[in-house]
Amino acid sequence: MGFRTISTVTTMPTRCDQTVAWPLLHAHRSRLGDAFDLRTAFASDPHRFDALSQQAPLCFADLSKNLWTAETETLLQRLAEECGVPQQRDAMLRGAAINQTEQRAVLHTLLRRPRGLALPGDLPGVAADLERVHDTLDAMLAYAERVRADAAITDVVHIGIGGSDLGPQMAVLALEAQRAPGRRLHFVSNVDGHELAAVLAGLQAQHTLFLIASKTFTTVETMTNARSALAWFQAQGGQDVARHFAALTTNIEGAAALGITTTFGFWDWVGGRYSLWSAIGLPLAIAIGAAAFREMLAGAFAMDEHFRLAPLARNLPVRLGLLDVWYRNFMGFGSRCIAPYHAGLRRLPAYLQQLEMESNGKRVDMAGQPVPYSTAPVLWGEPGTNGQHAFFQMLHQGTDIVPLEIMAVRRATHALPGHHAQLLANALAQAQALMLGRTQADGHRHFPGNRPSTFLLLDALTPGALGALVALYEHRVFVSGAVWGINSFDQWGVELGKVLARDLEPRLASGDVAGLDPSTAGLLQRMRAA
Ligand SMILES: O=P(O)(O)OC[C@H]1O[C@H](O)[C@H](O)[C@@H](O)[C@@H]1O
Repeated sequence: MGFRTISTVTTMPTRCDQTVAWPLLHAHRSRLGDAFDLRTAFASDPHRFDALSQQAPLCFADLSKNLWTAETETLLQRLAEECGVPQQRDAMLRGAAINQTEQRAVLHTLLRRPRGLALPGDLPGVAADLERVHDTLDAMLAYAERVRADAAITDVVHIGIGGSDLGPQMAVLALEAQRAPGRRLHFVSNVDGHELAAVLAGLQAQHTLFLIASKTFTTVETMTNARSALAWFQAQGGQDVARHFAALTTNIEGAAALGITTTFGFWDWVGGRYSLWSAIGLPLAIAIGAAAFREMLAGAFAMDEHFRLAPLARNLPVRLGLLDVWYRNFMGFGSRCIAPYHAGLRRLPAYLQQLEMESNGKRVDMAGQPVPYSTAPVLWGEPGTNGQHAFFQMLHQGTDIVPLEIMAVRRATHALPGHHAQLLANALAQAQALMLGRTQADGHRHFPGNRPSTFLLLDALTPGALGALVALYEHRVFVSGAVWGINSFDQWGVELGKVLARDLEPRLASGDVAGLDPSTAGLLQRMRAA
């Protein structure tokens, strides 16, 4: 694995609450007050839909049913400029070490950049890294094609957690229509043995390929599952570990220590939650094939170029990221609901939860000082129409306003008559109902309306469109993180629980509760009693 020249961003951008735009946005919010009404806004401005919607690469977005105006956007763009969002973006894209707490560059965009393509401002080392990216990609895709051609491998078990699980799992489900029939793919992430045991129960060693996916190759859940899989394989009489196990990791030595010598590497400048495009995407490549995997990368690259080049006012990731800042810091909304109107996107909410909440769930700025404003909202959701029959009640009539985000796909890939029109009609109807509401004398039947939604529309759920959609979200999260002045690329908040679990595990065996708080001690004793 190559090491790259490290160079940090030298000028600290202005913190958002110290910009000129920040108090202007607060004043603007007070002027809009709670009187702003989407119905009136549309009635008084025939161009509202055109002004607040746009086509971006492979994705159309309607932002017009949100509680904002053209003036809000102008002020937010001023905020982005004062916070140096374009400069921060360019620093990321050229390979600067913007992940300052880990002294690392953030270059997942390199994973989808065409071979040999230099970008203006590339730092030394980026070109060489791009060559390594493509050498690894070629090797990984060639391997995927060999697996696809190998009739003896009927089952692929992908073992990984967090960023080493959510991306490939979400994408494999989303691109089901592109998947060659016949081979089963299983995803095991939880350390809970129920998960692995249930998968192993249906397998035969000689017909199974295990992919062990872990950036660090130290994550305890994945190591425990990998060891159990290896033990099961050997107990079943399996011998050829090199043929039946492959590791996807930056830690080739760690894989070798476990006896796994078939490896596909990536680099420390790929964050776990941004690693779908790397060797971590191998199960997807096995599912959809090399050409389709490259199409996904091309779709993401098209979005990268849009993010890099489009002016802020027509830059979709920027517009969405700024909308998120508006809702969080000026409207006070604490959560956002994700409703993909496509069954294939059923794991997208979980994927986006890690992307957004692990990236921007931060309480200190780059210098480690607490920030006096809110950062990441809570993301949650379920596919439509299912969510409609569960929690949409609260979106329509609850006391809190929760912006809804709908993704719909124009063309279906199945041939069942009637379904798709019903699905699309429901997506449209929910956004419409939230906005329009319905006046009824009976309070229980009254819908207040004026509730916000964003609508993303893909032409078809192709690998390219999925790549563009995911890259859109990555950059949107970057934009709000850049405005907030936080490090979107570390995740120290997951460490403490891991440390405490290491202390508690032997106590479960020994029963030693010395020094534990009374609640933990009480629970631990009950667990032992059971
Ligand atoms: O890929 P790994 O090194 O096994 O890490 C898996 C996951 O676990 C960590 O605790 C982080 O919270 C995630 O960002 C990461 O994706």
